[in-house]
Amino acid sequence: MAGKPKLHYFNGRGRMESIRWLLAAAGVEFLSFFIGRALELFLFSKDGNLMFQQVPMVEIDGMKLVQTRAILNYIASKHNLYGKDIKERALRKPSMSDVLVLGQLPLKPHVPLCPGLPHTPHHPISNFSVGNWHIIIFFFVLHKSHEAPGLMCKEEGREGCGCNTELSHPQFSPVSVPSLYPVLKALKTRISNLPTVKKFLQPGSQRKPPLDAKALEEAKKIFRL
Ligand SMILES: N[C@@H](CCC(=O)N[C@@H](CS[C@H](CC=O)c1ccccc1)C(=O)NCC(=O)O)C(=O)O
Repeated sequence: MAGKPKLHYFNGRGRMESIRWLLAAAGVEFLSFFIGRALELFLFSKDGNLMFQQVPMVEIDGMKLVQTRAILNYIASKHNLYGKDIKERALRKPSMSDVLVLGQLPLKPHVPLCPGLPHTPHHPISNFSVGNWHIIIFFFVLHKSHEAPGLMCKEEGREGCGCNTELSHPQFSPVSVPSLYPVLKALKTRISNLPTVKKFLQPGSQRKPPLDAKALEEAKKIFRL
């Protein structure tokens, strides 16, 4: 039996957080290996560990998986958190893509890494407007799913965890999003009350807090941003 998955990333939330959430929701214990300097990342990549010289990378079942969505797909498929069939999967995939886009909005390469500011005035498209558009689509998918409950499996699957990760992002403060979207708020509550997620939300878990200024500077140095 393969050992625990090994997560390689920097010691912060970033792109690895939804993977941490999904593994936690699946009840899978994992090990974290933190890259603290640009040189470490370079040497780790030079040894052939990173297919695209980027992290997140997850060692799981004898593989070195990279690309966040591919990793989420594998974990969700393996642990039955990705819909009951290909139709449900196809219906739900766009909503997950939206959730991942939402989470990255403040972190676009042309926008310096920032600890979840609600929007960046100099950004050509205000995060708020794009974020809302995606939320409206996601809301529609979510709302439709409530008309056909089968679309969201009981654990709410990978979208739910992804959604919770993003909704726990400072830019989606309780004031700005869940209060406006009761269906999202209900999803956030349902996910948070899953026993495995509830445990992950306890202090001392491997969940990462939003980037503070210090962690932001460290991430910029590691990834040469
Ligand atoms: N398509 C891939 C992309 C993976 C990716 O962009 N990895 C980066 C670190 S994460 C990123 C850093 C700033 O953009 C970040 C850090 C914090 C929050 C969000 C993103 C990396 O390894 N950069 C080294 C290099 O590109 O040389 C995937 O979905 O997994």
